[in-house]
Amino acid sequence: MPDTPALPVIRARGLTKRYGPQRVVDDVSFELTAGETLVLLGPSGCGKTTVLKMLNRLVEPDAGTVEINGQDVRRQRPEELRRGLGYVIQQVGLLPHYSVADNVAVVPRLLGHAPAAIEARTHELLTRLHLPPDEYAGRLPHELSGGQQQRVGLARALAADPPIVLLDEPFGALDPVVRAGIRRDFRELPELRGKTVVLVTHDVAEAFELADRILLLDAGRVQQLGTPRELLLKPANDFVRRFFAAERLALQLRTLTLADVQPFLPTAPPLPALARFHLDTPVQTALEQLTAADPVAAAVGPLMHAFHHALQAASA
Ligand SMILES: Nc1ncnc2c1ncn2[C@@H]1O[C@H](COP(=O)(O)OP(=O)(O)OP(=O)(O)O)[C@@H](O)[C@H]1O
Repeated sequence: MPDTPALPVIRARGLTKRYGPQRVVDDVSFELTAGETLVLLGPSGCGKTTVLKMLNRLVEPDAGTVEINGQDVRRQRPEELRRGLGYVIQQVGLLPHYSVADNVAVVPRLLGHAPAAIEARTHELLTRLHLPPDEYAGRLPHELSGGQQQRVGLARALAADPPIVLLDEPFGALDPVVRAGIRRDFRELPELRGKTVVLVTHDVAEAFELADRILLLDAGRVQQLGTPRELLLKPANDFVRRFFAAERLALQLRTLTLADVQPFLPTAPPLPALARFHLDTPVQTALEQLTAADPVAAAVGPLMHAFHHALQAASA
């Protein structure tokens, strides 16, 4: 059978938005297939949130189109469209007089799901997001920390099991340690598996950790759309190169794997210290473990040397 390319779940074409004389989003196009995570990345004010809001019609574009599953979103009523899309807003936006459980249940109730099913789902999501329902389900939002509120926001977006989830800085306003923890929970959440996700962040490490592809914006224009590896190793222009400059080495060590460096490792003598790692292990992980040994494993030197050559080859 011939390979037919999968129909994009989201197709944005030529999206443009003006506020006054300023084009805050300028001719932005991208497509996502089912199960893909696209991260909208860029400096503050570059238009990320505006792009996200054009997907669920919280903002109407001046030009361009959005199709979801092949249907122009303008032909759908905004309320119905939004019920089918999970959405986490930047300010969390929990209803202040509703309990945690009632906040999570808002959309499933609107959709007429059975009360027992809603309760079971709420219970499951809160448990998974480290908010034991016995303790937290009855609390009001102001009785939670910022990080806990963000977890409730995430649970609410996933409660009705939407196939598409839009997330605007879902881990913003958290300190880096808590942020990394929530991100890990998020990545491992079975409820997110198979979902098509568009996530806004200005955090480069976060983008690299979560994205299948990154759309890097500056002043409303697409600077590059590609895998994290493509943006890092084959930057399309100076803006892209500069954007990753401060974290370049850390990103390179996390992005290249032992499979990349293997062709550049010496075969004689072989390096038994590396044999225990999978080929998809990031160079950073291998180095961390090898340098933690006492004495530091002799494989560190050859590994760094091979990393240097792998980097040159991958960037060529
Ligand atoms: N309703 C509005 N009226 C006028 N200008 C707006 C409006 N909404 C956004 N803007 C402007 O559009 C630009 C893009 O805003 P947007 O919120 O999309 O950026 P962002 O990349 O998400 O920024 P941040 O990371 O700071 O949230 C900004 O300059 C902002 O001031």
